[in-house]
Amino acid sequence: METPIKVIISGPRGRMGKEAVKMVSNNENFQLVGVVDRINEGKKLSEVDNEFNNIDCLVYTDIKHCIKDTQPDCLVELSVPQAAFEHIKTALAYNVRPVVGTTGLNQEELDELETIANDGNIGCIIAPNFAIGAVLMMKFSQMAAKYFQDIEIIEMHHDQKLDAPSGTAIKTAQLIEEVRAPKKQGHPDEIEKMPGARGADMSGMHIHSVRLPGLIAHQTVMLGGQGETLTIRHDSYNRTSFMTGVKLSIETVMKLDRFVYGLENILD
Ligand SMILES: NC(=O)c1ccc[n+]([C@@H]2O[C@H](COP(=O)([O-])OP(=O)(O)OC[C@H]3O[C@@H](n4cnc5c(N)ncnc54)[C@H](O)[C@@H]3O)[C@@H](O)[C@H]2O)c1
Ligand SMILES: O=C(O)C1=N[C@H](C(=O)O)CCC1
Repeated sequence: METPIKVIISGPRGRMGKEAVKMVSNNENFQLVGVVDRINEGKKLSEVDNEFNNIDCLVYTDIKHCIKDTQPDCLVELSVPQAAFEHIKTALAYNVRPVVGTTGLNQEELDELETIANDGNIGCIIAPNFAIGAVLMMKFSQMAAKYFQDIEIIEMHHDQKLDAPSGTAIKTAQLIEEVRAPKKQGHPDEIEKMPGARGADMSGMHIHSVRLPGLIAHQTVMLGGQGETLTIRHDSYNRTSFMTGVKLSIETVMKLDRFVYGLENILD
């Protein structure tokens, strides 16, 4: 049997973090060696929450301390954007390969991380959405955008989400930008009678963010043509839907020597 990949997880008590702790702990090719959180320094994870029954790795509030103590191969970052940037930079500085699900990092931060990872020849995967169906929805939207240039992206998430638009909606628009020239949509004299009525604008496409209790993560991309519309939709009904992508990213990042933004770049 191969030596397991030593993993640390940032944000272990969060909705995604909990799911990732379970997935990593139950996979014999991975070893959860520590977690990074805001609180509970020095406690065992099993002491923090009943859900972590039998998981005895330690909680650290300082990622440097965690890395020095546990010598991990990989950081799975699932916390908040305010903390994520420093976590990823620190991981890269210690040759620990980041797998990042946290959204809300700005373009400057992403560019800086890309430079650090590529200059150091160290793998780093940032995936705005780990669900395989969501990646296909983005790729299908990009394919369709070659033929339909008028596009509205409607992303729908639970009401505890901090960032809007979602990372997935931004990434979808970026993929579409690769095949569609900027185009102002709607009537040239269109007036927004209420600010935000037409959503956010990316190269003339519109992005609408819905936040409601009961939702998990959903996106509809509507493309309009002459006498027809095409609707492409993806739904995540639980957070297990993201774990196939997290698992694949941990395995893949260990073989990478560069920065990757988007799961579509590592899927066969
Ligand atoms: N890429 C994907 O497929 C995907 C899927 C779901 C969520 N997300 C993103 O993952 C992130 C987490 O989502 P969530 O729903 O689990 O959020 P959450 O609020 O449930 O969890 C975030 C956790 O991070 C912890 N935290 C805050 N500051 C921290 C710090 N300095 N160090 C370590 N932990 C810290 C919080 O205490 C909380 O437990 C968000 O950015 C979300 O957009 C991405
Ligand atoms: O629950 C969230 O928050 C999610 N965020 C990601 C995004 O911003 O696109 C992906 C889906 C879930």
